[in-house]
Amino acid sequence: MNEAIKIFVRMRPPLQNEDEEAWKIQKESNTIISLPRDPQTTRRYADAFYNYQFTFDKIFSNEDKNEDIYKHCKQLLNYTLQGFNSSLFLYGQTTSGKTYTMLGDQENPGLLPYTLLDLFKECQLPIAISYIEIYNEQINDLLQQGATNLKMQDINGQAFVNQLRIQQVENFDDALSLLCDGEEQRMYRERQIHEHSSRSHTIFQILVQHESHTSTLSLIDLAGSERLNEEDASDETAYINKSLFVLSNVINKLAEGKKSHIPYRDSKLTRYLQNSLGGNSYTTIICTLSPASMNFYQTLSTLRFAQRAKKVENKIYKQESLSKSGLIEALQKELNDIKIERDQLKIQLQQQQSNNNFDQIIDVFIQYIALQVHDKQKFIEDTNILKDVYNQQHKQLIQSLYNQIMQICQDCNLPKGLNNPMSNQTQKVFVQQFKELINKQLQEESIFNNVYVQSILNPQSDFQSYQTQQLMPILESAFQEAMNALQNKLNEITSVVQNIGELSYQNQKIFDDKSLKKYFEIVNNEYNWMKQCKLQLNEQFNKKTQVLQQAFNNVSKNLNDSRLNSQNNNNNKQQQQQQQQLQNITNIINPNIRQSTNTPKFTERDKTALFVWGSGKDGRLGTGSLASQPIPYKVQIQNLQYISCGYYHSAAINIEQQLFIWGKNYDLTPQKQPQFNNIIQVACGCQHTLILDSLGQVFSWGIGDEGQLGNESYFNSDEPVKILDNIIYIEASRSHSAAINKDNLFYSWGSNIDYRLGLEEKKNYNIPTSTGIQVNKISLGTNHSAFIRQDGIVFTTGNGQQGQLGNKINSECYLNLQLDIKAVDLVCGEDITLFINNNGDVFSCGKKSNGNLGHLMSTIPAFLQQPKQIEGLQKIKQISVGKRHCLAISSNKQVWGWGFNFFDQLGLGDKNRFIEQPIKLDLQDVIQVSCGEYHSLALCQN
Ligand SMILES: Nc1ncnc2c1ncn2[C@@H]1O[C@H](COP(=O)(O)OP(=O)(O)OP(=O)(O)O)[C@@H](O)[C@H]1O
Repeated sequence: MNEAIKIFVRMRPPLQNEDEEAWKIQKESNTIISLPRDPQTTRRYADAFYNYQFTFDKIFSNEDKNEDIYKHCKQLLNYTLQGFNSSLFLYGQTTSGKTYTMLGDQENPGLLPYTLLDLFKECQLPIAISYIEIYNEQINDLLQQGATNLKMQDINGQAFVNQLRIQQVENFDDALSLLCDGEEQRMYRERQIHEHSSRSHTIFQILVQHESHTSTLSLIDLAGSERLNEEDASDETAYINKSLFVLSNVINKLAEGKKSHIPYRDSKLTRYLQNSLGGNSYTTIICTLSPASMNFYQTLSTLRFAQRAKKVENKIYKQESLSKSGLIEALQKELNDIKIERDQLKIQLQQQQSNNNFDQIIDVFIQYIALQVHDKQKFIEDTNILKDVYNQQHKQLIQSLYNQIMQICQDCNLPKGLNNPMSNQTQKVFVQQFKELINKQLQEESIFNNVYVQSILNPQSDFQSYQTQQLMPILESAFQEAMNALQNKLNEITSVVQNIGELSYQNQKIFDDKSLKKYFEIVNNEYNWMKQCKLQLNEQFNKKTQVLQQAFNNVSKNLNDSRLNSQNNNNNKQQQQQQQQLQNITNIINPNIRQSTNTPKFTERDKTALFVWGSGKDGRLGTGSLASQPIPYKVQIQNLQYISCGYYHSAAINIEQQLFIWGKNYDLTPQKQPQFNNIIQVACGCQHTLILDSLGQVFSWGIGDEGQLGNESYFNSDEPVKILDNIIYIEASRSHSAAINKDNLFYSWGSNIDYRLGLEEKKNYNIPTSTGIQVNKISLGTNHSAFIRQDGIVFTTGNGQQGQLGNKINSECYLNLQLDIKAVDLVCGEDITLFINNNGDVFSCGKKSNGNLGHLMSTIPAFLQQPKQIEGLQKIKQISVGKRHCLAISSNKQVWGWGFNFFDQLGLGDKNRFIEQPIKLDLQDVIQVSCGEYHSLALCQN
């Protein structure tokens, strides 16, 4: 007989910390509907715009007690007593009320105690009980201390657990006391393993012995369904709870009406409960729900699961006991299955061996490529030497300038002729020397400019002409630097001279008023002269700019033709050299490039290697495969200068400022993105990407539903769109993005449902919008942001429910959080914030989860609401945070990691699920780290 799985839904009352209700139950029609979005309130999800409606076999509201629900489930016990198998599943996100429904409490006992009560009232047949949990694909017997990781065996298509305690029970009290023993065992493990209860499934089985066979009632409390991340549903390797993933797959396949290839055997849970799903069992699933708006998506996902499960039909019949011959037949079948599996493994092994040959070919190929690039590397070395020489000279010049100024000042202070503090002669020398020094400074700046002018005004190759366009702003910033240098020198001299004046004023005997006045006149003249210099310099610069513009216009006409020519002329070494020269000069003098935290200098980056580890899903590691890497693995790409991990993809920039991307929606290995040039920074968000080029332009593409692309729409965009100019730094997170412009103004855009943008209006912004705040540093977390204002004060904004805003406040906040902490840098993660102070000490706050805060978990509360210093970390220069793991670089270029390690995202190569306190990784000379959702990248000096 075919019988559809029954689906009940139970919505519990709101808990104390939950926000407004997003769902409403219509009991008469057993329907649940989503409430319309109220723009005045905090309803935060795009989906809340839609009206969802689901109907099930029965819907219970918060008025219904466990006893009422039991009345509707009691039929399952009746079936079992009649000789049929039956099962009751509880499915829902953590804290939705699964355990409350199954076990209940003193006042309101759950379905399991009610079932046991009726069982012994109504049944005279022998009864036995078993109680297991499945945690991380391990079966543990909750009725036997120390009986963990039990094996399973299939007999006649039915899975049995070896050495399971199946305890015969006579009465309700014995049964209840076994249940309590099992719960105690579970609580013991709960204390050992954080989050244990919400990650384990428990199966309580009542076995009723009939004359010819045994019937079973299985009562199953499943792990929290938030472990079932639909994003990841296509790949079990990235899955937190394999059994839940397979359960969902099994339900999907059964709901689609598929008869074969149902993947029961892929997890312990589905293998053990095969009969309950599409097999020989009366089955009811109770889905438990939270009514809160903040759990809207989890509830929606549970309801969708329920809707699919509704379509599954079981085939019910009474199972007869196996005869001896039937048993032998079943065992033979099992043997055959094993043989088939073994043959498949053999084929796989052979394939792997042939892959090894392929690896060898790849190795040879890589060596060949290495020879090809040798010449180029040599050239980079030469230019580096040149650069060092230049730096040395520059330093010397500044030093001698300073010495001479000091000398002049000393001369001025000589109290030789008391009434004539500065003789005419000395004054002349002073002015003369001063002018000479300034001229020297100017000359130096013009040498600088000449390098450009020469290379630009005589364009011999298409590349140079192309570069002209890029160099204009660089030239401008070099000029600005020269002006600043002049101003600083002037300030320095003025202050020394004023000090002398001050001294003399105190001692009237040395200088009379008249001479003092005269003295200041000299300084004043110098001021005026200096202003003149500036004006002239400005004029000169404008002229130069015009000439350059003219030159550029002339050559740009032929640009496309000559670029085509150059593509056909790959061996033009001279051209490569020019390109490299220009590149190096650009790198030396472009002072405005601000990269992430304590970005190392160019010199550190010119020979680098990229190491990757953690989850390989979607190819996010760039290794050419989807496999995960337990320890750092060197990827075949060299000379990178910047790396960025998104949730599911990664990107890098090489020293030629070319962009490479890999991972979700891209290739399995780093691929050059030829449409982009002169890229100086890339920021990968969840599924969107931002890039910044040397002109200060920002482009964005990817998912844009919450405005995170800043391209004036809420649509996704495959094409890069220019969204900003004059920018020096960019950041991207899950659904918001930010930038700092040349005046240090902080811009943000994307989701602002909790003020995470630092903008006053609680709405999504699809255009970059200035916060009006000038900042030194910014960082974006999943739903909050933090920044250091130019005056050094640290601020946080956005969702603070998990303590991530660091100021004892656990609600959302708009920019009113000024923290006491003195930080020079900060990094936001999923729901945590980390701060680095002047000494390189690190502090953390936010939600405790899998060791992500770097403190022993027993020593901190669930929500750490104020920054607390992490022990064992010193002189930290840079930190990156993934979903729940962190990496930090110390001043000796070593890396420390802590937090979630389920996917080997800490690269330790061991099976520790998480690391509570920082531990040193086996990597040397690391200059930048970047953490993705479950993967990590490190840039190391080669
Ligand atoms: N119907 C209900 N009426 C009143 N309180 C409830 C109800 N359902 C759940 N609660 C309360 O909600 C909280 C969470 O419930 P419970 O522990 O059963 O969740 P859970 O889904 O089993 O979570 P986990 O997966 O983490 O074990 C508890 O404090 C419980 O008392």
